[in-house]
Amino acid sequence: MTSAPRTVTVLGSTGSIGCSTIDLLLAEPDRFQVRALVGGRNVKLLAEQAKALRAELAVINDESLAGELAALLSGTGIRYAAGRNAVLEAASIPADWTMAAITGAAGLEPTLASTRNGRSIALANKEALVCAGDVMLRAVRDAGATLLPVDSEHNAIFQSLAGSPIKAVEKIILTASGGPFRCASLETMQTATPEMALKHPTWSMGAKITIDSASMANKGLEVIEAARLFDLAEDQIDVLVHPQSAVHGLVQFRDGSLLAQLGAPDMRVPIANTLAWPDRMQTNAPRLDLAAVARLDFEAPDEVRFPALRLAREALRAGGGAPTIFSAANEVAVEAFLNRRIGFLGIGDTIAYAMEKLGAPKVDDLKAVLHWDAQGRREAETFIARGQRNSVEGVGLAHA
Ligand SMILES: NC(=O)C1=CN([C@@H]2O[C@H](COP(=O)(O)OP(=O)(O)OC[C@H]3O[C@@H](n4cnc5c(N)ncnc54)[C@H](OP(=O)(O)O)[C@@H]3O)[C@@H](O)[C@H]2O)C=CC1
Ligand SMILES: CC(=O)[C@@H](O)[C@H](O)COP(=O)(O)O
Ligand SMILES: [Mn+2]
Repeated sequence: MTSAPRTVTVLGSTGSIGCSTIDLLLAEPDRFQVRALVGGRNVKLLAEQAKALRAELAVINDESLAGELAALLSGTGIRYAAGRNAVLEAASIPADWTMAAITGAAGLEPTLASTRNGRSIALANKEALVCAGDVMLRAVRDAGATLLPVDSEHNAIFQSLAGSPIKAVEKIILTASGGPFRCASLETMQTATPEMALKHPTWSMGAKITIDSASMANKGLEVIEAARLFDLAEDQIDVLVHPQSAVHGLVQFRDGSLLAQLGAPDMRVPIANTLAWPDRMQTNAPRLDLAAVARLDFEAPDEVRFPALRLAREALRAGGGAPTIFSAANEVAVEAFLNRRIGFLGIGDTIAYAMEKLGAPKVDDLKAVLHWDAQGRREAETFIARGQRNSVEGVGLAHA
């Protein structure tokens, strides 16, 4: 007897994570029924994906592309819609498994809408959990949803935990590639261009996370993400630079055992883990050839050249809205760097300025999250517009 296909929705289907997810779905078309695909602006790719997977609904966030989407899907029987409300409606249609892969805080409300259905949420959009930690975790609990970590390091921890209680864990270790500036001098980083920063040594990803990797703000976001996902204190989360990106995460148990997950740097592996969970599925991802890798190096991160990592730890310790402000200011700074309005080191300076200005306000609900996200963006924009330089020294934060 064949079982009914699992229903799935992909938020951010046209992005890097979205395309890896579509690849897995296309490989087993009878196993999955696509409820909705959501894209931002890439209407041609969205329509192609919807046709290839015979999706029930395709939604584009940019309302001005409604006519183009209609033309591309005409005669296919696939329903379509455009605009932010349509994105939120698509996200709220019940699906057994939803991939949350819209970049940045823009993904928060769609992810929350899916969470309210009480099914499985495969979380790639780390910024949502960083900016709205308690609010998201409460939504997951209230709805009885299951949060499955997609981020490679967190998926590695999830797999290495293998159901062990968190009280058995002494600490976890998130690995970091070190990015393109792992060995660069501060002088080189000062004048680094977007082209240089977009050359990730091991992973192929969207622009925002690639810049985050270069500044190690990505690892900072991931420390906060890990604290939320696994209910760990800041000092239980270590970061080790591991340039081979073969070991993705490790769990140090109280009995002295150290368990790790390894794999080729291909996001289809962690995505497949969440898609088939608690089962396993076949993927076409390359297999890790340990003989070819030959050696595994690990080193401590340099928080002077990469202040964003230190700032993220400060934000996590401060609590309240500090992580919201960290992530919002970082988003603005990354955009400004990509548009050549600030230099590479301006990213850390912008985050430090916004955090210093706004501290760690109380954040109890979604309204407060959105308020402090907007405030963080406003302070970051003010700092950038003034062309100010800040110090890379620690910022003092009041606790919430
Ligand atoms: N790429 C990776 O390997 C990893 C990514 N992540 C996380 O996953 C998330 C996605 O990353 P990645 O796939 O690299 O990013 P991309 O930039 O490649 O993709 C982002 C996706 O979100 C869509 N999008 C952007 N804004 C909106 C919006 N307002 N409404 C609806 N859709 C929108 C984009 O649409 P369009 O392109 O059509 O405009 C695209 O489909 C990020 O949070 C990232 O940190 C985590 C671990 C690894
Ligand atoms: C694939 C993934 O999970 C990314 O978050 C990756 O970790 C980025 O590389 P860095 O380790 O350089 O940040
Ligand atoms: Mn990661």
